[in-house]
Amino acid sequence: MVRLEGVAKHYPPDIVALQDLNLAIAKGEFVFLTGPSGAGKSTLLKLLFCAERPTQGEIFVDGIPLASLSASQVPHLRRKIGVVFQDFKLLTNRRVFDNVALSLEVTGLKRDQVERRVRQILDSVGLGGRIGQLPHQLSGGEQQRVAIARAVVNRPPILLADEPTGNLDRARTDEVMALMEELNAQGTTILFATHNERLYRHTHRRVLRLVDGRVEE
Ligand SMILES: Nc1ncnc2c1ncn2[C@@H]1O[C@H](COP(=O)(O)OP(=O)(O)OP(=O)(O)O)[C@@H](O)[C@H]1O
Repeated sequence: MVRLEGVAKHYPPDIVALQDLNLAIAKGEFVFLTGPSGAGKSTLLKLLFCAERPTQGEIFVDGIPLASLSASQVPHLRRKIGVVFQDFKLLTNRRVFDNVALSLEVTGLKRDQVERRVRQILDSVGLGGRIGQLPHQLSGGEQQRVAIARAVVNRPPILLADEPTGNLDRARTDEVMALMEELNAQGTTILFATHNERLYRHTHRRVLRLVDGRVEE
C-alpha cells in the first residue's frame, strides 16, 4: 500500500530530515512510527500525502508513483488517504456535521447520501448526539473523534495519524486507540506516528523508529 525507495528529504538551507529511506507497508497493516523529536516523522507522513515532495527517491501509494502526479492530481490521491493531526484542525466556526460533511461534498455525493454517511460515521465514533454542536462545545477527545470521522468518512484505504493522542489524557487516548483498532479491523491500513511508547509496547504491531532521518525496525 505504501512503498518508499531511497527517499531523502532536505529542507533549505541544509537540514536533512530523511535520508535513504526504504520501507514497505502492506495493505491492512497497522504500523507505528516513532523516534525522537525532529527525527522526521511528520516529514515522512507529509511526503505520503504530497504536502511535501522528496528531494530524492520514489514513493508509491496504492501503486501510484507520487512523482508522476501533477498538482491538479493531488486531490485525487488525497481521497485515498485520511489524515489526523495532534491539534485536530477542525473548522471552529462550523458544526460537527459540516466538519465531517465537507470532505464528502467534494466527492460529488448527493446531499441525502452525504447526510446519511455523516450520521453513520458519527454514530460509529459515539458522537451521533453531538452533530449540531460547534467544536468548542466538545472535549478534546470528542474533537479528535470528529477529526477521525472526517478523515475516514469517504472510506480511504489508508489512514495517516500524526501524534493524534498527543493532546489527550489516558482515557481519551485509549478511546482513540480502540477506534483505530476498529478501523484497522475493517481493512484500513494505518501509519501511526507517536512518542508514546505505551501505545505500542504491548502490541504485536510493527514499529518503525526514525533516528537521524533513517529508519530502524
Ligand atoms: N518546512 C520546514 N522547513 C525547514 N525545516 C523543516 C521543515 N519541516 C521540518 N523541518 C525540520 O526537519 C526535521 C524533521 O522534522 P519533523 O517535523 O519531520 O520531525 P518529527 O519527528 O515529526 O518531530 P516532532 O516529533 O517534534 O513532531 C527537523 O529538523 C525540523 O526542524
